[in-house]
Amino acid sequence: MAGAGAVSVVDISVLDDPRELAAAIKNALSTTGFLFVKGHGLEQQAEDMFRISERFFAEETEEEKRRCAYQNNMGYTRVSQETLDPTLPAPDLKEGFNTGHIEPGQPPVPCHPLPRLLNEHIDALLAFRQGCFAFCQRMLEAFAVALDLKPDHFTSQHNLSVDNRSILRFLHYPAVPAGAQVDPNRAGAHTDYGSCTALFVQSNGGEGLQILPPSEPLEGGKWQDVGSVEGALLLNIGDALELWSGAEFKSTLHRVRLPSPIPAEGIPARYSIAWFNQPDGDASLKTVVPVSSISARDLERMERKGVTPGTEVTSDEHLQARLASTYKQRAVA
Ligand SMILES: O=C(O)CCC(=O)C(=O)O
Ligand SMILES: [Fe+2]
Repeated sequence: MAGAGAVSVVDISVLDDPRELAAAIKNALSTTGFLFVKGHGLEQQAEDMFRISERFFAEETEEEKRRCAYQNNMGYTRVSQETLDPTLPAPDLKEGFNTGHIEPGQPPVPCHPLPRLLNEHIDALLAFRQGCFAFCQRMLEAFAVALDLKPDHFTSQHNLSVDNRSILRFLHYPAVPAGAQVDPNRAGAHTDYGSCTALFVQSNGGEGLQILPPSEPLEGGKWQDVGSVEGALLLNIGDALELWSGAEFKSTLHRVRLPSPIPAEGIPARYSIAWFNQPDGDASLKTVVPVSSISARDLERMERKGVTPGTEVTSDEHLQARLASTYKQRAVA
């Protein structure tokens, strides 16, 4: 496994055996929780998704965006509508669209039909959702092997049915003109909630994503640039899997920043596409290792997120707890 800055790189096209894959990724999952994955097989589909996303944000009508406005973690969010880190002075400089479940013959979620410029590509969206899900299943199998669990320990609790809350999210961070006086916050510091996230970023305009490795202190710790790796997607562990694995795998804080000051030529728009992989709502996230084996530092990190390892908790309950703890931080801010 080669290294590229703060985040390791693995080529999975040569790792068919889950045991080999597990061995190749284990260290990255338990240190940064982030990993660049090459050879994932979704390259062409991701390119097509970026074309769909760019056209949607450039040309979709206000009426269509309003009809599918954000609700229940799905639909369209306007620029500056979201504040991932409520302690910051400025909201996130981004707009997004989250699609939920898509199935032939069923009304798509969150709105029926999807906004016109997305609905035109509904078959491609469905195929991409299925491709991202299949990719995550392959990784989840390796995660289980890395933890000495039965290979299907995690995969058997992920099903891409109408009740599953996995989200495909298109994001657009608008370009910043030369000389603009803007807050550097494009997306505030947060961890992801689900089991894992597959993030696609374009090589042009892709800079700006940073992580705060768990080894760094929360206050005054050194944020590290993730950078980009041609053709690779970025895989990261979410809170559900951190809890499930007893923090053996880390769900790491990340954010998207603008350089400060803005360079003379300005900053191009950034587009990213995230697949937030969620376990089934009734899946038990009971920690698979003895709680006594979790370090005090990891226990504290998890408690800050409002979760207690070792308890019987379902994926849906965990999601509610995470949303509630975000709400608490917001109320304090
Ligand atoms: O756009 C990015 O690069 C990161 C987005 C992200 O972390 C998120 O939406 O959870
Ligand atoms: Fe994220």
